[in-house]
Amino acid sequence: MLNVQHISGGYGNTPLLSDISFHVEKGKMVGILGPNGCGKSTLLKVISGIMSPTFGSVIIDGKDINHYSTRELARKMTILPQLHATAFSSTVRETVSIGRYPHQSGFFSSWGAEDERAVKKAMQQTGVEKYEDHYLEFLSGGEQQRVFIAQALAQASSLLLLDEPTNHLDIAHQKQILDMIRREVTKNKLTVVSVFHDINLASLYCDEILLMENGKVKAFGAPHEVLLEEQIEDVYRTRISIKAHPEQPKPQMTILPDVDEHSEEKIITINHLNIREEYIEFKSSFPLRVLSSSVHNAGLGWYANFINRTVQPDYDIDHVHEEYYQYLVHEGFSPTNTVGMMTAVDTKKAVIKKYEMPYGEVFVVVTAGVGNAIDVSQSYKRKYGDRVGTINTWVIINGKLSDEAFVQAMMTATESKSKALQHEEVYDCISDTLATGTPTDSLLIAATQQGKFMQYGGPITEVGQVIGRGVFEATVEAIQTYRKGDS
Ligand SMILES: Nc1ncnc2c1ncn2[C@@H]1O[C@H](COP(=O)(O)OP(=O)(O)OP(=O)(O)O)[C@@H](O)[C@H]1O
Repeated sequence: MLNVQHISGGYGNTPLLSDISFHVEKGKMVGILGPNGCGKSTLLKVISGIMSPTFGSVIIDGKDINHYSTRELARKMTILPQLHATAFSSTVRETVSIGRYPHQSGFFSSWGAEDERAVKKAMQQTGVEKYEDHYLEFLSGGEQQRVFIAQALAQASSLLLLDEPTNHLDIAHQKQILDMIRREVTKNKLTVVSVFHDINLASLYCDEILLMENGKVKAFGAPHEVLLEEQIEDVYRTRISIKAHPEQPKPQMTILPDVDEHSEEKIITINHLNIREEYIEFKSSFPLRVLSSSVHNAGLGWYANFINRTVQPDYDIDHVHEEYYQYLVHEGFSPTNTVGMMTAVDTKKAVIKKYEMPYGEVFVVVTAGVGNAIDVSQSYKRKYGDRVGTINTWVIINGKLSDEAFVQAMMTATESKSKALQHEEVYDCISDTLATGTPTDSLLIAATQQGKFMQYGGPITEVGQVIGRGVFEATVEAIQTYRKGDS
């Protein structure tokens, strides 16, 4: 649809764009990214024909843009430049109607039902219909921006060039406008080339990204091919991290600030752990990075408090998450800063172990109820377990773990727990084979993310060795205590 071939150019004698080539298929959305001043807006001006290149050509549907008449080109392509504060003296409807100019044979002389429909639809799509008789100067920056997007849509051309279309919009309107543009791309085969400052929005909504640096193409391809940590750090000269979006297969970027808030050392000691009547508590003055399969706040996050709460063996309610939340509030814990587990085992039967490692202390806390122990390889033979019993394990590390180490630490701890059950000859009462755990076990790995960096957490790593040993010893002792008692 759009073919940009070897474009070079600039302002006056200053070269800015250098040999830029890329191709956009019909019905695709391309995002242009790059640092301030790298030439993104200038490239858009050249593509639209507002500025002539010193070399190269812009081909739309097989024809050089210089061979289109002005009106023909305006029907093919719409450009929405960056919005600057200006005095406007027209209404919203009048402003949007200007988008229909290329479809008139004489200015407004042949205004027809089709134009009326296009203006109405564009105002509806952008949510500005309710302001249609208002003067633009009385609208907010974001509302004005949506009016200009409506004007561009009313033009109903097949190629839309946008320069930071959402820079004045709040997140709900960013989403509304980009969802709507994306729908036009997918359903009606609109082709879009848009400059973005927000790398995450570009990644979410675009099929391809053109990354520019100093007037040149640094990379062009699908978001996951272009948005690479090292490449973005290099181009923008800033520290960032790239992770997966929670719902879409699109990379998302987070800035890593260089602020120094680590004036005091953040160290965990045994004093952070307490055994109370109703729960075992870990309370710290700073959040730790945590990976867990808890009832409350499972997954990966940062939390300062962990609790393992003892409930009655007949605890069985429909809204566990809601009930747990209310419990935390009642007990004075911040629900957004706390990870919560549940057990039927008496808190007095918890085992806490401390290991002195060269890099700092590691704590392992286990409560083991094995009344419902199962052999995971035989679990398909039974229906949902009807007896209570859960093994809850915490591993708290003074150290800095990579994501990889967190996941490996989970595996190491799980294997070690199974080994403890084997050692204590805990049996699955249905299959009559050695048990590997219970159906409701929870595991938490937490690290201060200070001090020694640990890339890996497998069994032969420094941290893996202490997890393997610690979880085994604590679980064995917890099973023995559980069996001795009456719980
Ligand atoms: N009309 C102009 N005359 C002379 N120089 C200009 C003109 N417009 C832009 N420039 C210069 O050209 C360079 C590239 O500008 P351009 O607006 O294309 O960058 P950009 O990548 O869009 O930047 P930003 O992210 O800040 O919007 C800048 O150094 C800018 O100062």
